[in-house]
Amino acid sequence: MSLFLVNRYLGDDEDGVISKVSHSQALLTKLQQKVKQKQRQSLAKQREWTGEVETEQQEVPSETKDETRSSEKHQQQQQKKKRKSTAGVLLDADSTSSEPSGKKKRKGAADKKQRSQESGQSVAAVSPESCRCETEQEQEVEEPATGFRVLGGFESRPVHKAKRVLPQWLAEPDVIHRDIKCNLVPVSSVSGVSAQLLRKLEANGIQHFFPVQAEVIPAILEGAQHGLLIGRGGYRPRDLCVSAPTGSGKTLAFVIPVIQVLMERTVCEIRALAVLPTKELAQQVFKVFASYAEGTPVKVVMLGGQRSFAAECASLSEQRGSVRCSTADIVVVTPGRLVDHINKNPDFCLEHLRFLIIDEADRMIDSMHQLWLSQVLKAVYCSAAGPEDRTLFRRTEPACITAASLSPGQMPLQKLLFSATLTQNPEKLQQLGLHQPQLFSSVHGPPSSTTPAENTHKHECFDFPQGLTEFYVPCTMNKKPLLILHFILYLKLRPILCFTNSRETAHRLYCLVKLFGGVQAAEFSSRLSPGERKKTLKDFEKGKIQLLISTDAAARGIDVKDVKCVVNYDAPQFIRTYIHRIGRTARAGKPGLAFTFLFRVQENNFLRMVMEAGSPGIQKQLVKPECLKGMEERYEGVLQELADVIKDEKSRH
Ligand SMILES: Nc1ncnc2c1ncn2[C@@H]1O[C@H](COP(=O)(O)OP(=O)(O)OP(=O)(O)O)[C@@H](O)[C@H]1O
Repeated sequence: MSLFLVNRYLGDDEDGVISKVSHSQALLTKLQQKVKQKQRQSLAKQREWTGEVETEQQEVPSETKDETRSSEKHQQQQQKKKRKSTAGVLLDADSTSSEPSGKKKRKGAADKKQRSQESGQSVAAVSPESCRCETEQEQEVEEPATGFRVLGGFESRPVHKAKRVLPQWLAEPDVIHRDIKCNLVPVSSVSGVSAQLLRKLEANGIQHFFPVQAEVIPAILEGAQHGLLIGRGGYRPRDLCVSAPTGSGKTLAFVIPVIQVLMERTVCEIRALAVLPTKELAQQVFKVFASYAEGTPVKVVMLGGQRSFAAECASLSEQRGSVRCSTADIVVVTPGRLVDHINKNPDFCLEHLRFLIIDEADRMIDSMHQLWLSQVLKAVYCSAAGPEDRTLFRRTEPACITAASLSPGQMPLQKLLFSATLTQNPEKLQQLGLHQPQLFSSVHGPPSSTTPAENTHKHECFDFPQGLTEFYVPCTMNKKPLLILHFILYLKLRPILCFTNSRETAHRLYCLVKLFGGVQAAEFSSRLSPGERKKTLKDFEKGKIQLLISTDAAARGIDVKDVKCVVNYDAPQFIRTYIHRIGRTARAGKPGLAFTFLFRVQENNFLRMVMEAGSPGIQKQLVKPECLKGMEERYEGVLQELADVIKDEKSRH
């Protein structure tokens, strides 16, 4: 349907009362008269010049006759057509026509051709009928002879939803088996791992590699099979992204091959950098690196801010004669401390960096606003624009391979990304500037899809640990603290790692449980100093603490063996938070339980979020009111005491 009509100015002599038909008729006749007059004038001039007056005089009448005849005929046709549908031109062209659009186009084109042939009468030849056959674009341009310009009126077509199409490397990953126990690979069957490391693995009780390790270790070793320099033909190793469930052994998947590659120590420089979001995680990864590097020439240093900046600088290099040498091959660091060293420590050199390991990569991408990555890359490639005397060892960022780019020996920088909830958002991953990335993933898409390529649904899907059983517990605000006491005192689910959404809630709950008694509890949040946090985690690991009440500070990456049960005292807001929290149990293929306390109003949204993320299923766990009855009296008393304790604390601060 046309939405607007624009009335055109037809001349001073036009009268508003004249109908649309007579308007166009009058205009047509006037134009035809003008055309004839012009033709006559030009013929007369020709005769004057050539003197062929006689011949022309005979020809002119016949031509004029034809012209007049054709003009009359045309006028009749025009009038007929316009009488038929003066208003028709104002209707939607497509709503009146039942012809398929292809046919319409052809017809429209034919009309157009015909009109161009009839150049003399081209103005009059534009009929409403021909207008109807135009395509959308033509309709916008054409003006029917009615004097009205038709706006809009284009064909309405169903608009198809844009489908999310992932790049091939994301859509078709190298699949990692989900079931750890059924897919163990003997450590000796993975080629490229030295006897020294194999002995260390055995000493640490590891006889088999987990699926993620069996896939990723050979891939990293293969990328370094030409030594530390770029291989023949300009071959640069691909950057690797690894998405595998919590507790599936991702740490060893990078620790073993990185130590293996750097073992043949040829330079005293930092050649691997492992970046982790928190001090606790950096400490944990440092421990694993240090334990496997012990006895090899590879030195590992941790920069997490536990020591003073000067002490950290001193641990990175030493004076040998007149030369200052790096004492670190592998540096494990948090982003903040890394930027400090790049900017403030002149001996912190990354020009020889071979591996950049980004653990908890999705979290690290989110912290990219700190610009730590661009600072690292600048420090790595600064020699590319450096002085001429560095031509023997020149580094260039990945680009087109040319003869010139291949001539000097180069050490590539390979990025290794690890996460249990690696984003599949190409825009986010793009920020990392990955070079021909390769994805290893255990995510098997939503239930409806059969191949990873079909995994183009709008919700991101993650993999859950095989041994995990998920429950939700309907509850009310008043009963929540009683429930956690019931879990630990009567169900004997110990040790429990309990998560709250704020450090205030964690503290109150900790105080309440402490006042109630009967259980060794501790809190873990930013209320504690780094030293206190470290001690608390150690005590929890040793079994001295049965209930650890924590904020999300302990949600990611923390590996405490034998946590039997995770309780979400406060339901997490985001699916990634949920996956990392519950991933503190059911690690390394072991069984584990996860309970989430939900208010009635939270149930639908939470359950939908969990199922859309690919959870194998979450069961309802009802706790009968009579189970809590025995604790209620004491609980009421404790609440009074808690109010006093909190009041006292507030007055002291
Ligand atoms: N091959 C193996 N055999 C036995 N135990 C292993 C093996 N590999 C790793 N583990 C153990 O499995 C546990 C989980 O490993 P790790 O911390 O590397 O998991 P992760 O995948 O990094 O988990 P998250 O995503 O939560 O950080 C650790 O206690 C580790 O010692």
